[in-house]
Amino acid sequence: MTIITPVAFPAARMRRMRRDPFSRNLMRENVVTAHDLIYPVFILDGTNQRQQVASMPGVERVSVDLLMKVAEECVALGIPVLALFPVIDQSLKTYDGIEATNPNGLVPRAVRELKRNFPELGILTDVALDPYTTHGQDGLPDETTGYIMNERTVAMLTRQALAQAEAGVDVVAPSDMMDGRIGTIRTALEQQGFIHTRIMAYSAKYASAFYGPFRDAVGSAANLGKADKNTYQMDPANSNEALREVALDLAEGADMVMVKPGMPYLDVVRRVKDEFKVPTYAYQVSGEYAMLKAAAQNGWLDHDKVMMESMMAFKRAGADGVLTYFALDIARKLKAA
Ligand SMILES: NCC(=O)CCC(=O)O
Ligand SMILES: [Mg+2]
Repeated sequence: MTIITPVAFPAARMRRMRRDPFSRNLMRENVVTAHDLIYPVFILDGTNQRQQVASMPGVERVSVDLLMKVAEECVALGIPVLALFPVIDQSLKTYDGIEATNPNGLVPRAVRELKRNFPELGILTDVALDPYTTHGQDGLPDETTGYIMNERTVAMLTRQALAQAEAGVDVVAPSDMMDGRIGTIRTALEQQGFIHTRIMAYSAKYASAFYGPFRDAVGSAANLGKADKNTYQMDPANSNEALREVALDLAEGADMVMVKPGMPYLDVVRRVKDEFKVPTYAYQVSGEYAMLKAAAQNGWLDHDKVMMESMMAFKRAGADGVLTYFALDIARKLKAA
């Protein structure tokens, strides 16, 4: 029997550096810190309200007073940004989602309260109509064809973004995938003097089934029914198209770009980072969270290990930060280590 010896061996023994903790620490290429985390929180009207989200174990919807406790912990743990997602009462939902533009609506009120109590904590708000519409779409459907009308939706989103900016939000994050919305919102912000408001564009947002639990959490699942968002969100088959989307959003004035979902789309994160070298984020969405949680609850996966490994995967793919429902758990674990 002949043993075939590769030429580089034994000069290159890859296991030498893996042998001891010191050399593994020395060669580690990526690191996860609390500063990489953006924590999405579901907010409700009322006081002292707290509801579990059935399909997202460990995630709650909280009223604005209880949100302050969440914010306090984010500050203590070094999480730089909190992202707000409103649960809007059915009675306030309409065909056009006009409540999204209410300067005294749930989101602007939460922003004001947060900035008053925690001025150093970054606050990000979603710009999209789905929590506010009776049909659960992110924009305004044409009454006869159902097609989401681009320009009319962008006009509404711009009013929504301005209401959020007026409330003092640090980052607006349009998640609607309409064409031209970044440019329109940027122009409006500049004209109104909001020159510091950052835009994180959901640039490559795919029409994904991984958003299922989120739609339960904000209560848009029943409104949406069997309809889909395929005429505006991206086809999971594509990644060149994601690069065009990112290029357009940057040209229109985005400060940061995002890929969503996260783990199944890390190839897109890597391509975006390599191509543009701009602040690049990924959203580990509700379905990704639910999968890991469910498997951990069944004893099939080690919760903390898969949570940390998934974060490392985002960093390795080139993400500068991650929106994740695990943010508090990760930051607590990092602090305890
Ligand atoms: N615009 C925000 C989302 O759609 C979040 C989706 C998710 O977490 O599944
Ligand atoms: Mg676009």
